[in-house]
Amino acid sequence: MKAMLESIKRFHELPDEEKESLYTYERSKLVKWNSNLPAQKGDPAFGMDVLNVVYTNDHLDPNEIPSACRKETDEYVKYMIEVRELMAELFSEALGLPSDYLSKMECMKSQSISCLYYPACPEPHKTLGAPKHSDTTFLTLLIQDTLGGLQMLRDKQWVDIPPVPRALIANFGDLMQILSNDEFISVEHRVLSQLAGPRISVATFSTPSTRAAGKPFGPIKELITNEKPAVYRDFMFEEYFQYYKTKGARVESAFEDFIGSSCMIM
Ligand SMILES: O=C(O)CCC(=O)C(=O)O
Ligand SMILES: [Fe+2]
Repeated sequence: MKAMLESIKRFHELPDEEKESLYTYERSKLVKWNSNLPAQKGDPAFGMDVLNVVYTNDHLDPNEIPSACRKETDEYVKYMIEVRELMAELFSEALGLPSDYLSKMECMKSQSISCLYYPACPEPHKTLGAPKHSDTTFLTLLIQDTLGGLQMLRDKQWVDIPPVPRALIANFGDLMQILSNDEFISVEHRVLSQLAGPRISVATFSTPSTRAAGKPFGPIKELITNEKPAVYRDFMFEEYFQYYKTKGARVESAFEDFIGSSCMIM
């Protein structure tokens, strides 16, 4: 974990000329470097640079990754995949399903790794490192350096999530809430700006395999009963991701647009 955080700092602190070939906002690019700029006029700007590395179906040619963090990222993702598989078993069992249910669904079989660099902020009270949001994916596995700043919303109160050496933070995302028909709830969180910096964190978002993405998605049928009908309608992942793309940074949650039962209960 330490080596990963150090290599991400090393990458972000390279001169811009050495990173500019990766500079793009194109969604189809598997490896890209950019800043959290306002998506639309009127959106607030938040203070971080991002290196995003996508392992589609858990696979990426390592040569695509910048050499400053290639070895560390490629090793790190292997651990993340192991942890994800373990969690998939535990979540399946917690939902009363066979332990290989979520793994077989392949809903977490691609990894999008956001390697974040929050520079020191001279006026931290005027902005946020990352605004209040919930993650759009199934599962987020996060590591952060020693500076802190991450907060979770619990009972309408912001609670600090202080750094703990060698600890991973695991969050449910919105798609897990939908899949579990509200048995698991995705957590709202934010990152405060700080005078001290830079702050480094790495968020690994688990998203569907290409095979899973080709099928309609909604609450797991085994979890739908007369007592607990489907809270959400079925949809294609692409519809969901397009929704976020068109709304830009102003969307805090997409749940409302995906509420509504489309399942018949016999
Ligand atoms: O930097 C962090 O600690 C959190 C980042 C985050 O919430 C995100 O990238 O979705
Ligand atoms: Fe997040």
